Amino acid sequence: MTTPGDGAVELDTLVKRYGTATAVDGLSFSAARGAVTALLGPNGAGKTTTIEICEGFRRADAGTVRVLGLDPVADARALKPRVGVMPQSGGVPGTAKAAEFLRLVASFHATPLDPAALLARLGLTEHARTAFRRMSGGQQQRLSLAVAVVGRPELVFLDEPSTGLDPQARHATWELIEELRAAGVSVVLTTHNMDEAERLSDKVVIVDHGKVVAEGSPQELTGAERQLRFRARPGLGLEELLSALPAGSAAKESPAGHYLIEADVSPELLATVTTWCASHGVMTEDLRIERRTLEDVFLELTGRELRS
Ligand SMILES: Nc1ncnc2c1ncn2[C@@H]1O[C@H](COP(=O)(O)OP(=O)(O)OP(=O)(O)O)[C@@H](O)[C@H]1O
Repeated sequence: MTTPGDGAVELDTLVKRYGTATAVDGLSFSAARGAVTALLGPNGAGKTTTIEICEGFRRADAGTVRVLGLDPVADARALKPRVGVMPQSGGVPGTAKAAEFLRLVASFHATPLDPAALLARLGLTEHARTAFRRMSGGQQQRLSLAVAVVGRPELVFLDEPSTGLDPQARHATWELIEELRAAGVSVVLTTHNMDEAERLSDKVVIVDHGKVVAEGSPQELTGAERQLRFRARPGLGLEELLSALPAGSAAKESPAGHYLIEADVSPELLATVTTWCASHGVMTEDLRIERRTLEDVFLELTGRELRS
């Protein structure tokens, strides 16, 4: 249960069913003001449904939702000028021309951003006169992002803001999100890209089968634990290597020739592993010490890969 407070978004035991299927199954979390909160989860986890309930586009079957302290459906008019929305499906009329539409949306707001400058920084200047339906998927996505932020909202909902974008466009998107945060805007986004969640978020809410399975800052979720990875010839005798390592260590080879040692990584541990390799004539490549990733955390919690 979340305690009622002053969050940008507060959800308490939210439930949404489609027929007999439960898409959102008692989900609770709060997104702090001025922070970036990411809902991270695989396809079908219930992220879009959750965010659409926050946007007031869908009604929950049970539970409560507060957005900037208000009810997204009953207080829709009050929230509209304060909240920016980037839906997964674009949300721009097919015949609308990029610059014209963005200027129109800007005109509804008291202190909008400069539409032309926003188009330029999202790499859309040459498509300013292109109709939305004639744009590529990535261009449409960037225009939707521009539409969501042009009014300088207090809070923005971004549904998969960088899915399908090329690296340059993804970076422009990430930089814009970082600037929104620096300007004190609250951002709630959905993603199944753990790099995006890890890089941008103050808080990550991992969702699976409509439930929160873990939440915290990326650092809290991945912990201080480190792991050692290296590549070497396939089929090393890991049982023997393990017997040389401190109790509680784990070692696995997956895929062939890729080794992972999960242990309390210390200078001594590193020396033990490299000495063991040397004494067996094993040349290691790509030896590196790293933190667990959100992907590792997800796998541990659900037994499945996030990408699946
Ligand atoms: N309008 C709908 N009618 C019936 N079922 C739906 C509808 N929208 C979503 N669902 C189902 O609800 C579940 C959650 O879907 P949702 O789109 O919220 O997940 P998601 O986490 O956003 O997934 P993705 O990453 O693929 O967008 C899925 O099983 C989906 O098939």
